Formats: sequence, structure tokens, C-alpha cells
Amino acid sequence: MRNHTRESHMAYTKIEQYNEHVTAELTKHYRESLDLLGEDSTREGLLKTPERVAKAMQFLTQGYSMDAHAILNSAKFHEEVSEMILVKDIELYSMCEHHILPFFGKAHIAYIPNGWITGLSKIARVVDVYARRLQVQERLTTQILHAIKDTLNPLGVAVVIEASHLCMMMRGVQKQNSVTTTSAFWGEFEKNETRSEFTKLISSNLH
Ligand SMILES: Nc1nc2c(ncn2[C@@H]2O[C@H](COP(=O)(O)OP(=O)(O)OP(=O)(O)O)[C@@H](O)[C@H]2O)c(=O)[nH]1
Ligand SMILES: [Zn+2]
Repeated sequence: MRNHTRESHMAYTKIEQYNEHVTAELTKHYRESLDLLGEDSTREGLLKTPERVAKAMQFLTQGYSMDAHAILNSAKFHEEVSEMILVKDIELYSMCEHHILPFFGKAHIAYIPNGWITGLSKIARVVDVYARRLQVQERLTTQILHAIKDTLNPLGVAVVIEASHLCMMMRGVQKQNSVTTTSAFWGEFEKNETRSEFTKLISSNLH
């Protein structure tokens, strides 16, 4: 099954790869959790659930073993471009570190190159690197900014994330329609003019 392409891809994506020891331990804990919650972990429908959850949680936290800098560097090209590059509406799924419940939404990411560009898909991959961890939306936003800033040495970086938090929808304050927007701006984007061009572009419906 393993070929060269898959190996090099797996260097940072870890697709379908679960740690046996972690899976076994988590499975045990999730089985106990089900019983503590009043379920019967031995009933047919739940027999494989603890193991499924153990794998799902490893998938959803695989960002810990991914390296954003390696991803951005893996398709870094020398190019004299001086205009803003914007990738918008990148869907993201993460989990809040307070309740381990999902938050999800969109990221809009722009940078102004300074001799180096990266593959567009790598920008979207960096979102997953930091989203697939236990997070707060604010830290997710700044970690993405710093990875791009440190790797590409650009003139400016902007990151805006709009997300809905299930911990505010399904429980707690139970607000179904609230959307949280976080942003981080660095370099040229600290100037009003550049920032407002970015804001105009992310709110436009032009594709
Ligand atoms: N700043 C920030 N807060 C978050 C994020 N995700 C969840 N939270 C908040 O984390 C806070 C934790 O507050 P606590 O009072 O300790 O927890 P709680 O009793 O479960 O709070 P409620 O959700 O208000 O019921 C809540 O206000 C959540 O809304 C996030 O990404 N960023
Ligand atoms: Zn939460």
C-alpha cells in the first residue's frame, strides 16, 4: 500500500495513521465514560464506539504532529510579486479547549510577498495544522499569522477567522446565531489603507 508519494505526503498529514497504544488506552477511557454517563457500553450499537471515538479524537488532534513551517517551505517559490495574495473562505473545524466541543467557520488569509510565495493549498493546510488541536479561536488566528510571517518573510500578513462555537450553541449560554470574529494583522496590514483593501476583498462576493 505504501508508495513514495504516500510516504512523503504522510510526512506532515498523517492520514489514517493511529497510534495503537493511544487507541487502546483511549478506547478504555471512552468505554468507562459511556458507562459513567448512564449508557450500557456492552449494547450492540455501542460496542465499537469507544474505539471509533478514540480514532476520531486522534484525527481531530493530528495537528500536534504536523509542522506548519515544513508545509509552507515544501512549496516555496522565488517570485517578484508585490500585490496582496488572498485566500478566503477556507473552511475550518476545530475544538475549543474549554469544553472539547467543535467550533467551525471560515478563515481568510492574505499576505504581501517579499520575494517568496508559497503554494496556495499550503495556506489552507496551515489552517488545519493549527485547527486540529484543542484551541481558542484567538490563538488559532495568531498561530496561522506567525507561521506565514516566519516562513515567507513577507511584507505583511492578515488573518481573519469567523466561527460558531457549539459550546455556546448546544449548551451554556445557548446562542444559536452568534458568530465570533477574530483577526490578526502584521506589517503592511497594520496600515489602514492595506487593511481596508483586505476587508473590502473578504466581504465582496466576487469569485
Ligand atoms: N476567548 C475564547 N473563549 C472561548 C473560546 N471557546 C470557548 N470559549 C469560552 O470559554 C469560557 C469558559 O468559561 P467558564 O465560565 O470557565 O466555563 P463555563 O462555565 O462552561 O461557561 P459557559 O460556557 O458560559 O457556561 C466560556 O465563556 C466559553 O464561551 C474561544 O475560542 N475563545
Ligand atoms: Zn467551549
